[in-house]
Amino acid sequence: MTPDVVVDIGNTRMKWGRCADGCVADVVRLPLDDAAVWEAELAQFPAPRTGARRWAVASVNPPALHRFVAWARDHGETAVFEDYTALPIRVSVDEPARVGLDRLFGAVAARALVPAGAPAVTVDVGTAVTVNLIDAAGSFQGGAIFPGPRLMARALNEFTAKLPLSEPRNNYADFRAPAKNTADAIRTGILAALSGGVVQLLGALADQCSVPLWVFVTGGGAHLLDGLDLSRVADLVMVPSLTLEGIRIAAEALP
Ligand SMILES: Nc1ncnc2c1ncn2[C@@H]1O[C@H](COP(=O)(O)OP(=O)(O)OP(=O)(O)O)[C@@H](O)[C@H]1O
Ligand SMILES: CC(C)(CO)[C@@H](O)C(=O)NCCC(=O)O
Ligand SMILES: [K+]
Repeated sequence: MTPDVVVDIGNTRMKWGRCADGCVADVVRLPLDDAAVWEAELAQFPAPRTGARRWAVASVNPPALHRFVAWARDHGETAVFEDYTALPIRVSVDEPARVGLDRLFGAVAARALVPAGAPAVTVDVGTAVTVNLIDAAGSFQGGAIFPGPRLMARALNEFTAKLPLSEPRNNYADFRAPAKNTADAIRTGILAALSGGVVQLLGALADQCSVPLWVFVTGGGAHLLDGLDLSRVADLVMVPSLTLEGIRIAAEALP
């Protein structure tokens, strides 16, 4: 099917991508649980060219998925990706059925962006951060998962007596250590954990590959990595629509 709108439902936000001319033309981020906002957003979309609007939806958050799909079925034809077997990618991990579909859709999109035979890495800075390897043969090879910036900030606040809730708002270009107050110390620490984790993982993955890696960065916190110099390992390419592109490509491959 050729979707009009692709939807990626995460643990914090859902993302809609409007499809036009064989790509995801623009991305909007919407709340998980507010049908009035969805209605208002849909009113901004162009009417489908023919027949009912076609949605292709995937999620790592089953309750949010079920709520959204109930709404979407009243607003067009809705294809839902339930599990990895419907995706055009080989999944080489212990239990393929347990891998988050967002990681796999990112891999599907990355594979379409690199020359044949080039390995790729995806970095998704969302509620959780994932760093994922797609090998030279195009198989998803797994990766790593760690807490996203907001989760780190919330955990520091929730599990200590003295640490305030700090919004991680600077990006790597503003990184300064040592920090001189608690709020800045938390921001600096979270940025160091994020960038350090990404650098460590890219180094380890690059060591396994004989050719340079293509690295695609996406997710609501991707901009936090702006200014991070990884020239020894790879160049980062920011692709805000990576997961949505993967959903679009996989939907096109459906009967
Ligand atoms: N404007 C911002 N400034 C600083 N950090 C931000 C900003 N927006 C998002 N982030 C950080 O990026 C992380 C991911 O953001 P967000 O939850 O919006 O991403 P997402 O990709 O939609 O996640 P998910 O798919 O898991 O719902 C959050 O942990 C948050 O700390
Ligand atoms: C890691 C997250 C939360 C990132 O959105 C998601 O991909 C997920 O729920 N994954 C399931 C576990 C796994 O991927 O191995
Ligand atoms: K995500």
